[in-house]
Amino acid sequence: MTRAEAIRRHGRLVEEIRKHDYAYYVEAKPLISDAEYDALYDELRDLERRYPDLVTPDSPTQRVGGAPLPGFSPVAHRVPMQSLDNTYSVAELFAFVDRVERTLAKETPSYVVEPKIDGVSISVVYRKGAFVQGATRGDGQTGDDITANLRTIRALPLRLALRHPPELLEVRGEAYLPTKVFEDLNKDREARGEPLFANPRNATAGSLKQLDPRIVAHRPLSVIFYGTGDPKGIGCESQDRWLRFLAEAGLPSPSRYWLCRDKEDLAGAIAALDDFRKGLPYATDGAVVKVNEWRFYGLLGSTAKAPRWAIAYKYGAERARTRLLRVVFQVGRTGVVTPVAEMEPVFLAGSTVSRATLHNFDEVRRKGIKIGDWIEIEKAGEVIPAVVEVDRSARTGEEKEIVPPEQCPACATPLRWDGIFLRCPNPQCPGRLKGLIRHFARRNAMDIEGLGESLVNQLVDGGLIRDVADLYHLTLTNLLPLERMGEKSAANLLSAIEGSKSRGLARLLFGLGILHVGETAAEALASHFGTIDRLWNASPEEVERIPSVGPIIGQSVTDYFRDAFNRQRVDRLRQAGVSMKAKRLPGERRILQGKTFVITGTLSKPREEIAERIRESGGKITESVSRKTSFLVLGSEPGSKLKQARRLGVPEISENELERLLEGGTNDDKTS
Ligand SMILES: NC(=O)c1ccc[n+]([C@@H]2O[C@H](COP(=O)([O-])OP(=O)(O)OC[C@H]3O[C@@H](n4cnc5c(N)ncnc54)[C@H](O)[C@@H]3O)[C@@H](O)[C@H]2O)c1
Ligand SMILES: [Zn+2]
Repeated sequence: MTRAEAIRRHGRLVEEIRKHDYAYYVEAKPLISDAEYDALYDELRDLERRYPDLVTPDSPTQRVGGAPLPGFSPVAHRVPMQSLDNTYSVAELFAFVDRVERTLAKETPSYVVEPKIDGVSISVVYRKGAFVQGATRGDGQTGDDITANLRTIRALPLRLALRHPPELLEVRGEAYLPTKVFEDLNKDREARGEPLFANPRNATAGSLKQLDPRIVAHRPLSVIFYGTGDPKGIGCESQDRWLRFLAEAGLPSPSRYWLCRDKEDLAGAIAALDDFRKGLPYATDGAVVKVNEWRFYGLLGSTAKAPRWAIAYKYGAERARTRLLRVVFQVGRTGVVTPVAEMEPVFLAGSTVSRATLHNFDEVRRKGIKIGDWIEIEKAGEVIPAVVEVDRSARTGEEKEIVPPEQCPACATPLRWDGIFLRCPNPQCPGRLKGLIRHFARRNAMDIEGLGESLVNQLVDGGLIRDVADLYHLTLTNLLPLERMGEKSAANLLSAIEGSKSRGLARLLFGLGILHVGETAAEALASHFGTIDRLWNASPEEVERIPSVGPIIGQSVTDYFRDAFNRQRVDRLRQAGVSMKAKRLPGERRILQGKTFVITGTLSKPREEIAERIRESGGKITESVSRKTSFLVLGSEPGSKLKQARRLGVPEISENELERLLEGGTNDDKTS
């Protein structure tokens, strides 16, 4: 990889990871699985190891993901709340031990192994033994005040069980949704056609985000503690003693932990915990290994993001064994027919599952899967598990081949092979249409909230929608007779549909589900062509010349627009008022190009949202004020950044002034 390529790749990764951090931490609705996220993150970390000068203070490797939420009061953490470095390999865990022992040279530490609870990080303060405040981690420096929400949690003692409670005690741990509650919550949501939570952590985050504590009270959350904010001055010297103290104080803490002296102990503890955690009432995704003696913490220090005296060892995806009862065939938006396994229901990683994807027929052949087989399924963070293995030794001879269908299960059109994929060629196939609408409504496409699977099925099966453009002609009268559709949700849906008209060309191109056109290609196409008409009339050569597009996408895009049916679809969307213009026109100089912003204080919208808009307009965001800062965006209750800005003479602007700037107004004279 050349340096220029590394820089480009770095930029892409940072942008991509930021987007996922926002979806995960702020909206509690991840777009990809944790394993996929971790892969992106590792690539970024490796790239930065090779090119250390690419590391900026706001790189995702340098900061705790997350941001304070609107609607909650901010709480500044006395001591930053950090994340943990993590690994999936024992070799890397041992390398951590070597690093610690090298740093400590003559001293010999011991280690504590605790379950890594898959919840949401919280900090709780007791004054003279009484619960006074609770906060989330937020961006690590500032979290949200969730005192009222935490009060509804029964497991959280409002008074400490200590005869002589300290003046001030900060304890840190996790809020979590017990596995059973999580499972019921998702069942409920499924029945109502609402999107499922990907894992208990997202469900917990979603619950804590509720501004109304009464809603929180209906989701029986629980808490467990393992840490403290400031280890100084609380008269405790080690992690194992601290865990005992927490229990004495009446605070819920891990029911088991392991004290270890060396690598051998650690490997044993990790294996023992893997077994033990299956019986816990909460989901765990790993083991946290901590240096036991607190006096070493100062010496070991921390990176911008995580302490150097602890590491998380993550267990691989959970697997379960069950029987494959039958195979059904699902048509996706591009017409690809996917074999889906229906299995004997089995409990896996926090929920009961009865369907798993078999990906494609090539996979089926490669793994030799047959109906009636005992299979191993795996869930790596996502809701839909995959079949990973067949237990051939359990065969009876009664198993049946999985035969690819000859006709489309949705429209009976004869199917065609396209490489390893089986496709329905009928552009008007209702199965394809359902897939397309679900894709069109996705958050990173046209973002239409409330358009869940069961609703899409009703709309298509009931003949209310014959093409995506029909979405824009739905009325209250159409919607109200549908199942589980109240007046309020119908109105919300209509306004979400209305709002989707202005997403811009890039997201529309992605939403149209053109073969091979992912988000990145859609963005490249939109910013190169600017309008759909120019793209529509482009030749394949012209399209494929765009960086990050290439011949396959070039051909696919031109084929798409050559098809009369697709042209008609686009025309109907245009008539319905859907924007066909790129948010940024080709060659247009972006309004904040070359300007650097620092944000401080509380604003009317989440900080990340404002930062995103600045970035969209070409501006840069940095964490700290320097002479190079063009503007300090000033919210209420600003932090120390304001002082620094005044000292350096950096101009301050309010949120309204920023708004004007974004719209291309004045204020330009202030930058030099
Ligand atoms: N799917 C996505 O789009 C997406 C996006 C962002 C993050 N993620 C996931 O989240 C992870 C990063 O999240 P993170 O920064 O919270 O890190 P993390 O969950 O890997 O580890 C840090 C957290 O572990 C918690 N924890 C639980 N038990 C603990 C114990 N016994 N001792 C100490 N801490 C304990 C603490 O809250 C701490 O903040 C990623 O590795 C990824 O898997 C996924
Ligand atoms: Zn079909």
